[in-house]
Amino acid sequence: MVKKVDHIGIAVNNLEESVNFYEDILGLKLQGVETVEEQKVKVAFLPVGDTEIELLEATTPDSPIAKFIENKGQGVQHIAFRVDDLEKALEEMKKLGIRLIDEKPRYGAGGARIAFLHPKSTNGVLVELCERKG
Ligand SMILES: C[C@@H](C(=O)O)C(=O)SCCNC(=O)CCNC(=O)[C@H](O)C(C)(C)COP(=O)(O)OP(=O)(O)OC[C@H]1O[C@@H](n2cnc3c(N)ncnc32)[C@H](O)[C@@H]1OP(=O)(O)O
Ligand SMILES: [Co+2]
Repeated sequence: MVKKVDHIGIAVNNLEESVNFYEDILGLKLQGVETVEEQKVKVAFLPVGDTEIELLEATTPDSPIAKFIENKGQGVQHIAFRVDDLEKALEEMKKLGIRLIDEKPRYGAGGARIAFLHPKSTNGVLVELCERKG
C-alpha cells in the first residue's frame, strides 16, 4: 500500500535560518515555500533523492508545530508515506485498529491530500499518509 517515503517533516523555529544548513552544508536546493493555513504552518521543501525534507515553522501559537517545539524542541516531527488511494488506506488503518487523527483527507502543501495517524498507535511516530499526483 505504501509507495515511498514522501517526505520527512522537521519542526524548526525559523525557516529562513534552518534552510541554510540544508542548502549551504548539505547542498540541497530549496524548491519552494508555502503556507498551509489549515495546519497552521509555513513549509519549505527541499527534494533529496526521490523524497523530500519538509521544514515546518508555526504560523500561530496554537500550531501543532509550536506545541511540538515547546514540548520536545526542534526536530523530526513526522514521517509521510505516499499512498495511491488515501480513503482506502484510512479505511484499512481504521479496520486494523489504528487511531486516526484525520478520518477524512485534508489538504497539505503542493495540493497533496493528507491525513495523520496518532503516534500512540504507531510506536511513537506521527505518521502522515499522503496522496498526490505525479
Ligand atoms: C503541511 C502538511 C504537509 O505535509 O503537506 C504537514 O505536514 S502539516 C504538519 C503539522 N500538522 C500536524 O502535526 C497535524 C497532526 N498533529 C496533531 O494532530 C497533533 O500534533 C498530535 C499528534 C495529535 C499531538 O497533539 P496533542 O495536543 O495531543 O499533543 P500532546 O503534546 O498533548 O501529545 C500527546 C502525546 O503524543 C506525543 N506526541 C505529540 N506530538 C508528537 C509527534 N510529533 N511525534 C511523536 N509523538 C508525539 C506526546 O509526546 C504525548 O505523548 P505522552 O502522552 O506519552 O507524553
Ligand atoms: Co508533512
